[in-house]
Amino acid sequence: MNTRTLERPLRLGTRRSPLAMAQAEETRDRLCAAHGWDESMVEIVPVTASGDKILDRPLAEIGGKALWTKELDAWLFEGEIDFAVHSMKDVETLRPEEFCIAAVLPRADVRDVLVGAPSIHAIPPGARVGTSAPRRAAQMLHARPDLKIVGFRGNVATRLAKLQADEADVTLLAAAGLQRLGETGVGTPLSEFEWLPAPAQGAIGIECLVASEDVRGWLAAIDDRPTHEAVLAERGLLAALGGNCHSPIAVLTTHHESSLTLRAAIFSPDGAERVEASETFAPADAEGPKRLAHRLLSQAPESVTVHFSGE
Ligand SMILES: NCc1[nH]cc(CCC(=O)O)c1CC(=O)O
Repeated sequence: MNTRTLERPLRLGTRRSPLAMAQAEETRDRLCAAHGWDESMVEIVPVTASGDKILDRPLAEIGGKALWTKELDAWLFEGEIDFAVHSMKDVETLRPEEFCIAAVLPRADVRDVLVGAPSIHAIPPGARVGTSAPRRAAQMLHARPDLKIVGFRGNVATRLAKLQADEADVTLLAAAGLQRLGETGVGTPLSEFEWLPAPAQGAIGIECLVASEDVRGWLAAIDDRPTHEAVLAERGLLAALGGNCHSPIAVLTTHHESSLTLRAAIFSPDGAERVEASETFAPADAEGPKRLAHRLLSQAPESVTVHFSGE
């Protein structure tokens, strides 16, 4: 741990959405508690991300996940902020080599929540599912080919308002996001064993410059090792599959004493095909996620593999 004293407040960069701000506050609170700092020693610096400005088109169409990190990345490079707080689910697998994930906070609830119906089977025939996430669309169409997917972007409150305004009959949201926003009474959580979550869902990651040794030292104090290992493994799987924003990938990590099991599924975008596999490996074994990717791709029909570049 870092034994030096902090000479000026650390600047924490975050997106401006209510969920991002809640995550930034949680990070600040954990950091201050770990080091016995006053709240004023971590200054929250919000930025409006490109992805938050364009709401009428699917993310996959307008440039993918980079739109969530572009502004924060520039600020980190320029030294405007000391570190950036992200939903790891939204962070691209390939990151600038000058950056490192200095800490990952303990994972929240990994499940998706169904809003608008008490269960998948209870959704009325032909109903509209509001989601712009290829994974959620494919999972839903796999379970219920009769349903219709309608695009649904925007932050959590916007999506709930769209549902209220009858733009869709049901929607899916991450339990972690709802809980962090205090929206605990909304919808029905889906079992993570039957409805696998997105890679890194529910995990908050903190990036800083590799060269900022002091900052890395401060952040190391709030790193949750098991979550960090799971996030690296799940991101390793994404990278090995060579997925893009159109590639529906779902994965669940379970922890054992000295190993991890990743259970993953990949789909054709229309949900017609679903391939599942699992792999158990030591947390530091970078080959584990690659073996799992290979296992998945070797079992998958072309309607699935065409959406992955593999390794
Ligand atoms: N795609 C947006 C996004 N990014 C992270 C979360 C929720 C928090 C998390 O998964 O860590 C959400 C909202 C959602 O998917 O419902």
